Amino acid sequence: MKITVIGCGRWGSLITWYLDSIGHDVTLYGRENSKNMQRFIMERKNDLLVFPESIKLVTNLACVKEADVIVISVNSQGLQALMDELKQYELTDKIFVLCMKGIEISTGRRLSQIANDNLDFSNNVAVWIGPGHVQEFYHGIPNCMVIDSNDSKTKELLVNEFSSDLIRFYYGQDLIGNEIGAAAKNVIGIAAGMLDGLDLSTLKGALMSRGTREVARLIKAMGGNELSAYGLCHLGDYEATVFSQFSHNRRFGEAYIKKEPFDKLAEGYYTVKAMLNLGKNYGVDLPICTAVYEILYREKDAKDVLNGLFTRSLKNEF
Ligand SMILES: NC(=O)c1ccc[n+]([C@@H]2O[C@H](COP(=O)([O-])OP(=O)(O)OC[C@H]3O[C@@H](n4cnc5c(N)ncnc54)[C@H](O)[C@@H]3O)[C@@H](O)[C@H]2O)c1
Repeated sequence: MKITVIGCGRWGSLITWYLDSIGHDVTLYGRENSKNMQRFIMERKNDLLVFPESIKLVTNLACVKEADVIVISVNSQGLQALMDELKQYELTDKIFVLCMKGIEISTGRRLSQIANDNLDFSNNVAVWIGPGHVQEFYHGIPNCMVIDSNDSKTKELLVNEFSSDLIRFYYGQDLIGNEIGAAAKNVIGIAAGMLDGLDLSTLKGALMSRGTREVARLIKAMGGNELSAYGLCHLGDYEATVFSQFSHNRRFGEAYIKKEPFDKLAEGYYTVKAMLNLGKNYGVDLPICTAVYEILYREKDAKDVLNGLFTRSLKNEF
């Protein structure tokens, strides 16, 4: 397949390398002023991987016109701006694959909703989510991921074309649940990092159990399948987030508690705001997301917030 990847950051570059390695014809687009792109053009590498010569590197967005499949991996809050830039090409009959985890703060839109709102109806949109770190995939460590789409032919085509010994893809069956679960996982990741920072890592088991419950409740209220919270998009991604040294969200949460600087993209920081809005709109109590929000945005003391969680009224587990 002829594929253009948009976004030359950590994840977009891994996807570029992966899709080329399984035989696709891949072009990576990055903005001309992007430091990552400038380094790829000069050295064909970043801090994590090296590109073979077969990958084309382009700084003109018009390259999307030549592609059958357009894979996007930018920051979630920047997706609408990118869709605005793409409008000039009046794209039709393309497949868009969103490899990102987030929810738009201002509107509560899932990423596939943002894409569909901006595209001609002849295009199809899919999401590619689930666990996996660049450092591990690049060194040949396999994982399982999910591709979901409202269009079953698109989903089947992508799962068949993108599967390999390195990534076993499952067919997603719940776009709402998969997108909300994937985005919410980053908020739980920040909470996990906060527990690490407070020397309370032992509470991560409880975090896994109660985090999945509150995300499942929201998914159900939004019309999705609550089981998705226990699938690859969310619980299946906890090992790579809640427990991993590589997770930017977990590391951000820990750095926040320890008052250390952190300059990488931690999507959960933005997603938590969107989650609280969704919780309000759908009448779902999200105690862990609320706790993370209060620490990050209202600068409440993390230990006081944790005590608040422990002294809530007593409840049945399920
Ligand atoms: N296992 C997984 O599924 C997985 C793993 C890591 C990251 N992610 C997701 O991938 C997304 C990107 O994360 P990352 O770690 O690569 O972030 P990053 O900050 O390293 O990369 C984002 C890139 O997007 C570029 N960008 C932003 N707007 C653009 C535009 N309009 N046009 C072109 N480029 C633009 C930025 O310049 C940057 O290079 C996030 O949503 C993250 O949650 C998923």
